[in-house]
Amino acid sequence: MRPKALLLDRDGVINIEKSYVHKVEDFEFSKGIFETLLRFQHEGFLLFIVTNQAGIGRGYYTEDDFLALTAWMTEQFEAHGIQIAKVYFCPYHPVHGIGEYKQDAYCRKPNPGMILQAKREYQLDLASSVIIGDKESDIEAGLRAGVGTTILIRNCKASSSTAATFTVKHVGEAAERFFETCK
Ligand SMILES: O=P(O)(O)OC[C@@H](O)[C@H]1O[C@H](OP(=O)(O)O)[C@@H](O)[C@@H](O)[C@@H]1O
Ligand SMILES: [Mg+2]
Ligand SMILES: [Zn+2]
Repeated sequence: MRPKALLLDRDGVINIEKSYVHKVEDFEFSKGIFETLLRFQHEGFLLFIVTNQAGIGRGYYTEDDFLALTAWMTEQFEAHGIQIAKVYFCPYHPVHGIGEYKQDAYCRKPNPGMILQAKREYQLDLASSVIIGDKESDIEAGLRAGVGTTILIRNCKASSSTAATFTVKHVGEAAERFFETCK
């Protein structure tokens, strides 16, 4: 049976969005993120991060800066018993990218490139998978890739949702809403 995945946006989901976060000291884990990932992992989901990192393309920080922060972040998850299968990132920006980073890349959400790469590399069952994002572009990337459930985090009150899309106030509510509705 092909594995199911929890696909996570980073800024605004894993950590508080602070505009181009690229240093450990600015990285603040979101409320409920460890419990959420432990619950999905316990329920048999592989965990992936799919993140637009145009701050690299814009020249705000380097790929090495991003990889160093990612190594630290991954260590924090491992210290909580959470295994991240892989982190996919897209450094390009179609307008503000500098040099080779200026391109309309298929990996940049709302394009589904990062999700489809994960599907190929891990033979994922995307219809049984879940994506959690803080922007419409994250949700759109999931829909274009065929992800079965999309969860949008908005700081407005949680609202009722269509069959496949939830809106929750913060990521800590995501697991509860998903498993309560999809058990
Ligand atoms: O993990 P995410 O949420 O895909 O990462 C978003 C950040 O890279 C960055 O995204 C947006 O910047 P660009 O428009 O892609 O240049 C902004 O929302 C920034 O505030 C975010 O930090
Ligand atoms: Mg985000
Ligand atoms: Zn995003």
